[in-house]
Amino acid sequence: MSCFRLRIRNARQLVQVCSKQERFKSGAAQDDIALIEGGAVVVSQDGRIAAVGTNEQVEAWLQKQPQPVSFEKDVDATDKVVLPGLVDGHTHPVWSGSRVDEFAMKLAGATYMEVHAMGGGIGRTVRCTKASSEEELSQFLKKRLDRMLKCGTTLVEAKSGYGLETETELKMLKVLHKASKEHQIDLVATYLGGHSVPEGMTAAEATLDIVQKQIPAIIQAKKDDLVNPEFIDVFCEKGVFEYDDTKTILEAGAKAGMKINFHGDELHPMDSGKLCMCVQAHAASHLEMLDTANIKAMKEASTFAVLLPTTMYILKLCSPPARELIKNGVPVALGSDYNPNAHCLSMPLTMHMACCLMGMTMKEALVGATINAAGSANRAETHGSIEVGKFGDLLVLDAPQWEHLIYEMADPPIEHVIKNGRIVVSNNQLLV
Ligand SMILES: N=CN[C@@H](CCC(=O)O)C(=O)O
Ligand SMILES: [Zn+2]
Repeated sequence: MSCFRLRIRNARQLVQVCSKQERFKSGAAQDDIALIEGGAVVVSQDGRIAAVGTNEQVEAWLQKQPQPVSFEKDVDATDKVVLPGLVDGHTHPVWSGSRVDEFAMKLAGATYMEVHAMGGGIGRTVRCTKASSEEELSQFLKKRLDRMLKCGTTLVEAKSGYGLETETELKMLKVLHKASKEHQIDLVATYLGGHSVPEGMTAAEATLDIVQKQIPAIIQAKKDDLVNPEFIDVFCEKGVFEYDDTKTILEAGAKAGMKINFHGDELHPMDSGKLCMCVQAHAASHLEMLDTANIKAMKEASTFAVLLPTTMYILKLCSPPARELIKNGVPVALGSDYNPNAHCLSMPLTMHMACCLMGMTMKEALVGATINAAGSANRAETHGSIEVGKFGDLLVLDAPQWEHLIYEMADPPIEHVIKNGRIVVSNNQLLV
């Protein structure tokens, strides 16, 4: 007897997103998704997808198995929709303290940098995070990841960056590494020692500290399996780390084996596309101020654009050039940018905002929150679509068509969230 972990059948729509093992979708392909009507999917005991297709195709595949088959869980998805687990391409989920009062300041007209200059913003979160124990930060992180899972996220890119010195950056990366082993959500960790210039230092001094102290300490901790940052990030911004310092830090990170995914062109034009080419960036985020020449440079560099609609919304920034990026063939991914400035854990809401604020279609947004976000986090081989061999990360939607995931904004009708073929959330209740 072959016992599979899960079968779902009779789905009114089974949205694969990709069916040809694409590692990303760009240009016109970003507005095109693979969808099966009357679909079924089977997940093996190793948590990977064993078969997907129409009910008839999957049934024929099961008939061909050498032994009789059974299923640990058999879900009838009649009148329902099946989608891949969502991927959040950009988050800052490890921090303590509160910045709720800064929301009122921003509503009254203060800009992001003005709040920062008044002692708030990143610097304030850094002070609190330094004072918190690893245990306390782990507890906060767990609660946030649980809430993300309830919103349908099964893979998250997660940054450090509220330490800005060796000890606290390592503490944050340890918290992420532990969560990557313990939590249902899969995590890709990013080292963001260059998130802000620490109080009392110049950008040049902070750059030296990162290159000479922080990165070597991270390499050692990685060898000891205490941390595992796969990416390096810098907030490349006027008055923070500007072009040359950013380049120095990113190159040092790349030399240490980390891929590059940096914050660029958020508040001022910083030539991020040119920088992507220069350092061979895997991804760059924000990009509100990106111009045409830099869009073309990103295309040339084969860099993912990770767009963050919650941030432009809360800071009342102009929209990043989503349409022009797509037109120029840059794969656009989406991230919630979860952080104390933009307190959003939900990819359905993020997709909704990408449609309403950035002019993306619903298909483009779904691709941005699945295969392209997985690609931006270097996980396209395992996440971001419903294809044989990938992790059995699935959503069951109690809706007649998949667009309800985006249309219903803050409360999409997600009935089940499935991780590696196991139901981990049912009707908004965590089961693990
Ligand atoms: N812009 C820089 N970093 C974060 C905000 C971090 C914070 O304000 O705490 C972002 O991606 O939006
Ligand atoms: Zn960010």
